[in-house]
Amino acid sequence: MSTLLSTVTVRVPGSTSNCGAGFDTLGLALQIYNQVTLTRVDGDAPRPVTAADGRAQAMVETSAAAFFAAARIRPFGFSYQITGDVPPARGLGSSVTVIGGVLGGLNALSGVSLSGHQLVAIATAIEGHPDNAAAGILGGFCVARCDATTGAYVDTVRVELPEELAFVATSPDVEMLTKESRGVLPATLPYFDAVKSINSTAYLVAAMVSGEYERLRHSVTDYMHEPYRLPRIPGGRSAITAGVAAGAYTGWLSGSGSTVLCVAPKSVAGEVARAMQAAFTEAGLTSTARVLSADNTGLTVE
Ligand SMILES: Nc1ncnc2c1ncn2[C@@H]1O[C@H](COP(=O)(O)OP(=O)(O)OP(=O)(O)O)[C@@H](O)[C@H]1O
Ligand SMILES: N[C@@H](CCO)C(=O)O
Repeated sequence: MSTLLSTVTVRVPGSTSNCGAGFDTLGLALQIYNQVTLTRVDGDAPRPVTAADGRAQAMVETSAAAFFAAARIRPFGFSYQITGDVPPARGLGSSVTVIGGVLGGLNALSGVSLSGHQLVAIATAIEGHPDNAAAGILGGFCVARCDATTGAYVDTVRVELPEELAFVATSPDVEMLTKESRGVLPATLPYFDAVKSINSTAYLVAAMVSGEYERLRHSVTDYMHEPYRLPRIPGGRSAITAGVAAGAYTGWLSGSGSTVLCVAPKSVAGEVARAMQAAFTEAGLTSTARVLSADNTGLTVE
C-alpha cells in the first residue's frame, strides 16, 4: 500500500521568453530557481505561510482549482511557502515558478502523476501563453505550440543548451507586471513588421538548434513587442546595445520586462554584464546583473 506524502518541495527554474520576436512562443529555462513547499492542512483552501507568500494567493488558488479539475479529484487544503532567487515581476518567469510549483506539488501530494506536458497545458491556460510555462516545467530552449483556434497548448519542441553559453540577465530595480505590459501592445501590426520579425525568429531558432551560436550575432530584430515596451524602461534599449558592443551575440527584452538579456560566450559575460549595468546607471536606474547558463532539467520534486 502506498503512503501519500504530507509535504513536498518543488524546484522550478526561472525563464526568459519571447527571445526577441518569438512572442508567446519561445522560452528558455535559466539556472535561477524558486522552491515552492506545499504541506497538507485541514480544510480545502490554500494558505500562505508568510505575508510575502500571500502576494501569490490568487495565482495559487487558480492553479489549485485548475489542478483538481484536471486530475478529477476532490480539493484538499494545503499551506504554501515560496523561497528562492527569481525576482518577481521582472520578466524572468516568476509567475510560472509559482504556478508550476503548485501544480507539481499537488501532483506529488495527490499521487495523481500528470505528465510534464499535462502540467504545461494547465499552466498555459492560466498564463494565457505557453512560453514561460514550457521552459519552466520542461527545461531547455523551448518552442511551444498552441492551437490556433482555441489557444490551448498542443506541444513543445525543446533542445538542451550547453553550460558555456551565457545569458546575462540584467534587471533594473523596477517591477513590471505582465498583465500591464501586455496592455501596451497594439491590436494590429504593419504587415512587413511581422515579416521582419518572422525572419529574425526563424533564423534565431535555427542557430540555437544547430548549436552554431556565432550565427546568433545581431540576429534579434523584433517588431512584435519590444518597440512598444522598451521605451518604458529607461536604459533598456541602451543596455542591450552596450552588451552587444561588449561582445554579446545578441540581446532581447526578457519576457514582458523589466529585465533585458544578452546571449554571450561565457568568456566575455563579465564584460557584457558591466556594460549593461553601466547603461542602466547612465539612465538613473540601479540594477542587478546575473550571468546564468540554461537549465536543461525543468521542474523537479525534491
Ligand atoms: N516570490 C514570490 N512570492 C509571491 N508571489 C510571487 C513571487 N514571485 C512571483 N509571484 C507572483 O507572480 C506575479 C508576477 O507575475 P508576472 O507574470 O507579472 O511576472 P513574471 O512572471 O515575473 O514575468 P514574465 O511573465 O514577463 O516572465 C506577482 O505579482 C505575484 O503574484
Ligand atoms: N510572452 C509573454 C511572456 C511574459 O509572460 C509576454 O511577452 O507578454
